[in-house]
Amino acid sequence: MISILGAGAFGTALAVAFARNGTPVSLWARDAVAAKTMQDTRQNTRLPNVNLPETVSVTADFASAIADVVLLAVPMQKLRGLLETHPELSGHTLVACCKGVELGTQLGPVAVIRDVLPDATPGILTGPSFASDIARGLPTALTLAIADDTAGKALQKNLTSPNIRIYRTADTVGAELGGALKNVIAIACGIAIGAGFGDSARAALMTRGYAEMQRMARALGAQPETLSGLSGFGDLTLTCSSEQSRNYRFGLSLGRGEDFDPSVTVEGAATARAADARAKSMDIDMPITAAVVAVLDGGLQIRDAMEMLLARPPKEE
Ligand SMILES: NC(=O)C1=CN([C@@H]2O[C@H](COP(=O)(O)OP(=O)(O)OC[C@H]3O[C@@H](n4cnc5c(N)ncnc54)[C@H](O)[C@@H]3O)[C@@H](O)[C@H]2O)C=CC1
Ligand SMILES: O=C(CO)COP(=O)(O)O
Repeated sequence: MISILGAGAFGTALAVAFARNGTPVSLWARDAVAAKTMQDTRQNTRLPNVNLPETVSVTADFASAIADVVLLAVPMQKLRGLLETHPELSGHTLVACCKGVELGTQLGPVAVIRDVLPDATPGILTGPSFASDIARGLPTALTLAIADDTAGKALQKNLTSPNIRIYRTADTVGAELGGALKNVIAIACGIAIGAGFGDSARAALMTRGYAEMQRMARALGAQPETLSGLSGFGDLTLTCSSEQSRNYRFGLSLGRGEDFDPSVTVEGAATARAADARAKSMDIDMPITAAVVAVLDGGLQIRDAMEMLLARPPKEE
């Protein structure tokens, strides 16, 4: 059995995919009413038009939901709280499925797991994949990053299904950074398109955003090839170019001067602030991330942000 903690769009999509593969899945929702509704209706409003296979059991009873392998599908800023509330997760293989950098500590999900539960075996499942694509059984390739080789190989086999191909790496730092930082660049790209700057501007932001991601990854000891893989370049490409992405759509709304539903999970907003603070403390040049933070905090108009990026001193590429 696989347990998935967090019954949002992504946790539910993964549950559907693994159950289809023949693996029984226990999907834990913190809210008992929501869990019962999902269990009865076999649907989740966060993932419309998808039916839960019978082998997915939805529960709010934490103890009964826990298996040896636990996937953590809660938003990044909620991860520490979840782990601290459940020290019984210590000793398990804990695979983060969230993308982001924690405010305050500036740690990624694997580092947060290590920090709170040092006796767990931590990993991260990341890469280009929209929940609805996974749930519909469309072809997807993901990165599983886990330092423990034996656990990694077993898990890679366990989680692979006919439509989900999983690549493995031991570079957890690179994998968690790629997945986190691409959301910040996706917000920047959404802003650019929403403000009418055009596709060429978006391509420039994606490329120079990727350069920022690589700079931070290098400074934190990640392997460059991880950033050029699915968890970095792959997810950057997807998220910056599809309106299925909530981060990109949030940016679009900002660029158009429209409101955005605050209940929608937009990981890149908090991550931009955390990454910007880390970059400044380590003297890493990340001008697009800094511009996103300045726009989010209202200190910089979008047009001024673009002018500022264009007016930076000339450089070699
Ligand atoms: N939706 C997608 O296409 C993908 C999402 N992800 C990542 O998955 C993570 C979760 O995103 P989604 O499921 O899409 O968001 P969502 O907004 O659909 O669901 C989040 C779920 O987490 C639950 N939750 C919040 N705080 C909690 C807590 N303290 N304890 C237990 N449950 C809690 C909420 O009740 C909600 O069900 C994010 O980090 C996101 O970047 C990754 C790949 C694809
Ligand atoms: O991470 C994702 C795709 O890989 C989902 O992106 P959003 O959180 O922006 O919707």
